[in-house]
Order: sequence, then C-alpha cells, then structure tokens
Amino acid sequence: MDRPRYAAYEAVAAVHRDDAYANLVLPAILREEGLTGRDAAFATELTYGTLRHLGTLDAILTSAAGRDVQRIDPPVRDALRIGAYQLLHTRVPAHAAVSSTVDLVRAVGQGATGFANAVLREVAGRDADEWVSRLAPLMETDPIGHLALAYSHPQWIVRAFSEALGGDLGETTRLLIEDNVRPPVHLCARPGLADPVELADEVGGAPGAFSPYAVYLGGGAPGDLAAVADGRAHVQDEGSQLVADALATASVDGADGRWLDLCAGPGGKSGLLGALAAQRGARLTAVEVAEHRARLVTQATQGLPVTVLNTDGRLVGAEPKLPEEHFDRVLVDAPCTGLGSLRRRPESRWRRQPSDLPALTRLQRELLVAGLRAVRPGGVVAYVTCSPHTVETHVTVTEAARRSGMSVDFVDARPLLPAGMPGLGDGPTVQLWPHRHGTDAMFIAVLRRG
Ligand SMILES: C[S@@+](CC[C@H](N)C(=O)[O-])C[C@H]1O[C@@H](n2cnc3c(N)ncnc32)[C@H](O)[C@@H]1O
Repeated sequence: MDRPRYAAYEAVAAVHRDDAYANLVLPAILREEGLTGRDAAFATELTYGTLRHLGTLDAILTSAAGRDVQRIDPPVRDALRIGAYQLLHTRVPAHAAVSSTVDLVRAVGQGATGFANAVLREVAGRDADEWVSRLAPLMETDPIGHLALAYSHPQWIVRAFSEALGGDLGETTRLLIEDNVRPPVHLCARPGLADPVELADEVGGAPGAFSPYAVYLGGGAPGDLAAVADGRAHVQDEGSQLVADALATASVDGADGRWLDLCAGPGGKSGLLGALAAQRGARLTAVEVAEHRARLVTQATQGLPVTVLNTDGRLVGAEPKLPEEHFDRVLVDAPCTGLGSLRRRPESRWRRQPSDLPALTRLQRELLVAGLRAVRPGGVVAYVTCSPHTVETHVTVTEAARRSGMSVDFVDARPLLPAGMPGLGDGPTVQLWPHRHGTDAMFIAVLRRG
C-alpha cells in the first residue's frame, strides 16, 4: 500500500478515534513508517489538509454518498475524507486519488471497496468551487452559513471572527482562507543570546517583518537546529513575541526588577521575557499549574533569571512566593479557546465548542484579577489570549477590571508594538490577525494599576 497515504490515514484516524493531536501523533507515525523528504511532506499535507477541510469534505461526502457521512463506518469514512481531499485540493490525478483510496479502504474497512469507488467517482464529478455552489447557503441570505461551508469552519467560529472584525465579511473571508494555509515556523532569536539577522543566515530563513527577534524558517524541522538545542532561540509565533515584548516595553516608574508570568507553560513567553529580564537586571517568576508543563517551563528557561513555581496562579496573596502588590510587570497569558491559532492546530476548530466558553472566561477573569492583585500600584499587567473571541478578550478584561474593585487604567498598547505596524485598530487594546500581520490572532490589553 502507498505508505504516505497510509500514514495520513493513521494520523487522521488517531485524531478521530483517540482524540489525538495531529501535530503530536504524525511525527511518530512518520518515524514508524520510515517516511522522510517528499513522502513525509505529502503525508503531512494530506493529514493537515484533510483535518482542516473536514467540515466541507463531510458535506460533500454526505451528498456524494447519499447518506450522512456520520453513518459511514469510521475507517472507511476517514479514508474517503483523505481521498476527497486529494480530488478537490491537490494536483493528484483523479484516477490515482480514487484507486489509492480504494486500496486504502480494502486494507482498513471490510468489503467497502465498491462503495468507496462509487462515492469518490461522484466527488470527482465536480471541482471544489462547484461543490460549494451546490451545497452552501447563499452568501446574500446566509453569509455565516455560506462562509462556514465554503471555508470549512464551524458556524459559531465564523460568527465570532466576523464580530471581532466589526462585521466585515471581506476580512472575515481573508481570515478563514489564512486559517486553511499551513503557516511558516517562526523562531525567536533570544535577545542578548542571538542576533536575528545572523540566525536567519544560520538557519536559511529570513528576519521577521515585525518582531525585532523573529526569524521565519524556510523549511526543515526546528527541533534539529543547533540554535534551538543550545538555547539561543526557540520556536514561537511572531505575535506571541510581540505581546511579550509589549509588556516589557510599557513604561513603569521606579523599581522594575520583579516580573511575573502567571500562566507560563510551556514557556515560550517566559523564554523571551527571561532573556529580556537578564539584559535589564530583572528576575521573572513563572507560574504554571500543570506539573508537566511547569517542567517544560524549567527546560525553556534554563540559564535565564527565572524561578518556576508549580502552583495555581489564583493563589496570589495566599502563596508566600506570590505576594500581593509585589511585582512591577505581570503577564496573564490565560488559557483560552485558541481560536487565534487554528492554522497551527488543524483539528481544533472541530473540537472546540461554544459551551467551552463559560468555564474558560471565568478562569480568565479570576487569573486576571489575581494578576492585578500581584502588581504594585504603578506597575503594569498585560492580559493576553490567542483567541480573538470578544467574550475572551474585551468582555473578560472589562469584567475583571470591574470586579477587581481596584483602580485600573488602560494603557494604549499600540505604541508598545513596533513603529509602523499596520492594522492595529483604534486602541487601547490590540488584536493581531493572521491575514493582516501573518501572526496568530493574539489579543493584548495593557492595564496599569492606580
Ligand atoms: C495560553 S497557555 C500559556 C502559554 C505560555 N505563556 C507560552 O507562551 O508558552 C495557558 C497556560 O496556563 C496554564 N494554567 C491554567 N490554569 C492555570 C492556573 N489556575 N494557574 C496557573 N496556570 C494555569 C495552562 O496549563 C497553560 O499552560
């Protein structure tokens, strides 16, 4: 059997059967199957592409099969999804996509080859645009439904994006398109430890457009890079670099030696803040509630002036190492739906549910209130999410500030980002976007305690 296609099948099946994460399970499968180079790239493209386009592929397969895709035997269903993806979104010739999928179905699903052949021939009868015009609601009467089907996102996520973009459906469309493209890997050249221009030369990449530390990697596995292995650089989306840097750039009067990261795992922003703290004679306390993630923070901050605490960030005031009114700068990079980094996690758009929001936003509020308690008067707190959902951004910030009972002022975050950066909105908060900035959709609000 065709090994790249089998590897993609194994990965997609593991995501659906075991709730696996594609980015974790696929590398192991590629190793097991001994796939490298072009074969590994093809298996990766099939896995990620199939998972991203799942909603649209399922609608098409339901129509082509004449029965709900959910009622098809799961192994056959996953094989058909990979076959339909090849037919509609790759240059694989139709006969090869059909015959290789039928082979796959023969191996994984008993006796369904005739069915698979017939369904895929039906799918191959139209291209992707023709299927969308046939199956999607009209843009004029149901824009959210249309965009959800055309660009393979759940409707509630399209609605949330559209709301965060002020109802601009053109921009919403550009964002949805961007979510379906594999993003480049960004490195952070740690300040004081690596120069981004030299690092770009070393790794065959290019310096980033906005972050003073960013390098865009051309290709290859970042884990194999010497600069990452020896702690001069780490993998980090450019938007994450920008928001951590914004916290370090905000002005504070007086003492500036005590920095706090209240939600630190796995340690990307702690790595950058720790390197900046080292340059400025400050020390970072990095808090993480999950033990294994706290260990990752320790690894990510080796050699930097960082103390890792494996505890609950809401214990400010109760935990002796987290006194109230003690810190000069505080980062609250709260757990969130992650809707701003869907392009990096192909399956997550289908896993997340609107019902996740109440528990998350409550935790976000509690952590932000804890962050406000931890900062000294005159110090700054940056509230950050990798979600643009307004319930996790504006609503959380406004509610937390109100419920904290403290005097809190918004600091305009725009001047804390690199000069000349376009599309930062009206302030004082900033929302970054994949389609505007090439970053994850990071949100930042900077608050100063009065
Ligand atoms: C968005 S992630 C942080 C990402 C991190 N700042 C980085 O740049 O690598 C949120 C983290 O908060 C942690 N977390 C969740 N609840 C927490 C709590 N009550 N106290 C401290 N950390 C918490 C999660 O385990 C998760 O690692």
